[in-house]
Amino acid sequence: MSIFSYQNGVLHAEQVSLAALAEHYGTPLYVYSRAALEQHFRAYTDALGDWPHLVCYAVKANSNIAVLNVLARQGAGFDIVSLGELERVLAAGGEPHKIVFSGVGKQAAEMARALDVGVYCFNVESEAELERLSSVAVQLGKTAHISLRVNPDVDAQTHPYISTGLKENKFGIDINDAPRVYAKAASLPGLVIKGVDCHIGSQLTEIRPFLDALERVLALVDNLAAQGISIEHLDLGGGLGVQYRDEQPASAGDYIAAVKARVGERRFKLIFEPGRSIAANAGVFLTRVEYLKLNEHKNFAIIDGAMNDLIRPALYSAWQDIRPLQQHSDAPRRSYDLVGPVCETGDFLGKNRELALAEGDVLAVMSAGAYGFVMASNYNTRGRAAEVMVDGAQHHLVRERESIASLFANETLLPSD
Ligand SMILES: Cc1ncc(COP(=O)(O)O)c(C=O)c1O
Ligand SMILES: N[C@@H](CCCC[NH3+])C(=O)O
Repeated sequence: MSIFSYQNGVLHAEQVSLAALAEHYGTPLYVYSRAALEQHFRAYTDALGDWPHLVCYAVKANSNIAVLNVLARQGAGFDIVSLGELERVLAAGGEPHKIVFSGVGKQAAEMARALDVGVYCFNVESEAELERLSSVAVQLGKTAHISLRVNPDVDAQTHPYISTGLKENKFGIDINDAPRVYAKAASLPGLVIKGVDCHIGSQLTEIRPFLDALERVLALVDNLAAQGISIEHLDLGGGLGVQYRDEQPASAGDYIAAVKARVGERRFKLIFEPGRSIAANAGVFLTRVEYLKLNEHKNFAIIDGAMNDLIRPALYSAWQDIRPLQQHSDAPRRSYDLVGPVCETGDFLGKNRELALAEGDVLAVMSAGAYGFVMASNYNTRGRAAEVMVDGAQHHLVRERESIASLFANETLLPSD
């Protein structure tokens, strides 16, 4: 049985009724499935088998510490991009020596803390960052393990906002310039070269762009070997897509088989940084219908969830399936735009959806486990939603709904006149 399915006409997560969760915790609400997170993570590790590897879940996709903890218990490593993510991973029981530190703007204090706890590797994204890391490491009397994130200039064939491996993108170091920057890394104190890193974009449904990038990375590795620089690992980043609608993304198994076949006898340690493919289809977002607003040209269902809770539709025109929690309804079926209470025309979670709705009905926005809550904001002074983790027949509140008082607790009035 799939993780999110109708049982006796009610949508469930594992064995728990989502209608019961909406009643118990209120809406809007994020609900995650432990079994789904574990299944998606194991798709990577099972495919890698005894090949030397590290699967570093990309924390940015969903950083709730309960989610990180579930994955840490499976042996996951973590890909982080900030001090905040580092502290989350540590609080969740993640092991420092399985952390890779990515990101274009690492600050000295972030580097220092990461060196202090002993992260596995820094994915360095510019020459300037390389120099700073070297000096921070020397000051602390530590050694930083590094790989350079190279930009292979391949078209990931995904949405332009989530494409990262083209020359025009801010990420990484031009692969043609990489041999020179590696030579520089080899000459700087406090650094040890461990690998090569690349990440070309997100929500890729084809394997081809990954293999094109791999081809260029392997050519670079040969070039480095000729310079006397040997590397231990290839970090191929994240990016594997998921099914939101009718996409047919490659499976982790097929992707990894293709990578192994290409790397062949060299058996470099393989690092992956999957985010979306682990978390997206492990979560749903529940929202209640407040009002139906029927017009001659357009019907709106005004819901209590909004762009501040789930920004992907507004930001990328992303399509996510929206299902009623109750499979059967006597209400008339109509085409609705599902819009939130935020004062923006772009505040919608779905458009032109055929649904039978009545006030008070609860809907599930599917595939919301990745880049959902983590991108939420307090716009319009709306508290962020609560988060719940389902585990078999159990459910646990893993983040409380934000109270209104907390939203301005850090603000102060001017002194009185
Ligand atoms: C460096 C890096 N690694 C991993 C990821 C995770 O990507 P995804 O969620 O597409 O697997 C991202 C985000 O795209 C990233 O920028
Ligand atoms: N936030 C994006 C993905 C960004 C990937 C981060 N490197 C999304 O929802 O699709």
